[in-house]
Amino acid sequence: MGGAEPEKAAPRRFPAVLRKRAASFGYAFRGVGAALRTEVHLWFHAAATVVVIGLGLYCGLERWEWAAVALSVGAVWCAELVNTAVEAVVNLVSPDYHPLAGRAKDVAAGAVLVMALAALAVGLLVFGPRLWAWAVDA
Ligand SMILES: Nc1ncnc2c1ncn2[C@@H]1O[C@H](COP(=O)(O)OP(=O)(O)OP(=O)(O)O)[C@@H](O)[C@H]1O
Repeated sequence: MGGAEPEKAAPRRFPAVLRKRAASFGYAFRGVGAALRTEVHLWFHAAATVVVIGLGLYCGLERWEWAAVALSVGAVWCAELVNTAVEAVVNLVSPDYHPLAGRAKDVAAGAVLVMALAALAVGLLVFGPRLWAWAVDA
């Protein structure tokens, strides 16, 4: 009766923020999983990634070489995932033929091509001399 209301405890925002971040990670992993399920050529990238890591371990790469290889592999995956996302959005908004839809898909595919060529250059620079030396010695 007229007494002061007991103060409500302030909402504990920090754990909520953490939960939201964790959920975002979950969505991101779900996205990678969905892309892997729907895009067959990502399996080629997965196989290539395993081969490159195996070759790197076998060759005993230097630390900086691992950095270059990791960045290249990650960048190609990143370009492929963005390309997959662009394709999905284009298919959603323009299921019928439209020159702009085609251009968007072509440009996204071009981004993958550019990154794949750059990764190939890194691969040749890092592994090329070793493979050449083995071929000559054999
Ligand atoms: N809605 C569209 N309008 C115009 N051109 C399109 C459209 N959809 C696709 N294209 C053209 O066809 C090409 C291939 O499209 P598609 O959706 O089959 O891509 P993709 O790279 O073969 O993808 P994936 O094989 O991964 O499904 C595009 O790069 C684009 O030139």
